[in-house]
Amino acid sequence: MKGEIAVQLNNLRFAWEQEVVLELDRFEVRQGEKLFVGGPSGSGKSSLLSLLSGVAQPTSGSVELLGKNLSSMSDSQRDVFRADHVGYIFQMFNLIPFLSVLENVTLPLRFSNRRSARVSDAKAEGLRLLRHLGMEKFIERRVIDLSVGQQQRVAAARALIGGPEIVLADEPTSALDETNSRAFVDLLFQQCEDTGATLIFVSHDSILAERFDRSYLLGGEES
Ligand SMILES: Nc1ncnc2c1ncn2[C@@H]1O[C@H](COP(=O)(O)OP(=O)(O)OP(=O)(O)O)[C@@H](O)[C@H]1O
Repeated sequence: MKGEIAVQLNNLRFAWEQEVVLELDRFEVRQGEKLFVGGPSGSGKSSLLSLLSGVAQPTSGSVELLGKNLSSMSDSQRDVFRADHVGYIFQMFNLIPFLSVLENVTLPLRFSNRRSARVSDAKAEGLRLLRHLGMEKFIERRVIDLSVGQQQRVAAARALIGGPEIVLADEPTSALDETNSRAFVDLLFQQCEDTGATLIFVSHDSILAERFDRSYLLGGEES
C-alpha cells in the first residue's frame, strides 16, 4: 500500500575486505516512491543496489524489503524472493543474447510463480510493455542485433513484467542521449505508477534527479 515502507536499512555497514564502502544508519523508501541515488564514482551506488537485491550481504546491520529481513533468509530463499519481488535493470542489461526480444522480456515469469500468476498471457503482456517502449517491431529479433538504446528498453520491459513491487535500476540511461534518456525515464515512471512499484534509480546524471520524488546522495571521493 502506498505510504508503507518498502525498503529499510538499519545501521548498515558494508565493506569489501577491509575497505568500508557504505555506512548508513537509516535509509527508508516508501512504497510507490521514486528515489534517485547519486554520488561520485566509487561512493557505493552499485554496492547499495547489490545489498538491496540480496546479491551482497551487509557486514553488519539489516536490509528489509517489504517487511522481510533478507539476512535471515537462506541463499535459495533470497533468490526466490528476488525473482518474485524485485525487477533489476543492470548497467550492462544482462540480456540473453540468443533469445529473442520477447523471450528476454518474458523470462522472469519462468522464475517466479508470483509474477507469472499476475500475468494471464505472457506473450500479450510482453507485447504490451514493448509497445509502450516503442519496441513492438523488434519482438522476434535477437537482442544482439539491437542498438544499445533498444537493448536498454528491453531490459526495462523485462524488469517490469509481472509487476514486481521494487524496481532497481543501475545507471540505465548511461548509453542514451538526452532525448532518449528522458523518454526512458518517462516510461519507467509510467509503468511504476501503473503498478505502484517503488523505484530506486542509480545515476551519475544529476539532471535527471529533479524529476524524482527524492534524491539520496552517497559520499565518497571523485575519481
Ligand atoms: N568486487 C569488489 N571487490 C572489492 N572492492 C570492490 C568490489 N566492488 C566494488 N568495490 C569497491 O567498493 C567501492 C564502491 O564501489 P561501487 O561500484 O559500489 O561504487 P559506485 O558508486 O557504483 O561507482 P561507479 O559510479 O564508478 O559505478 C569502490 O571503492 C570499489 O573499488
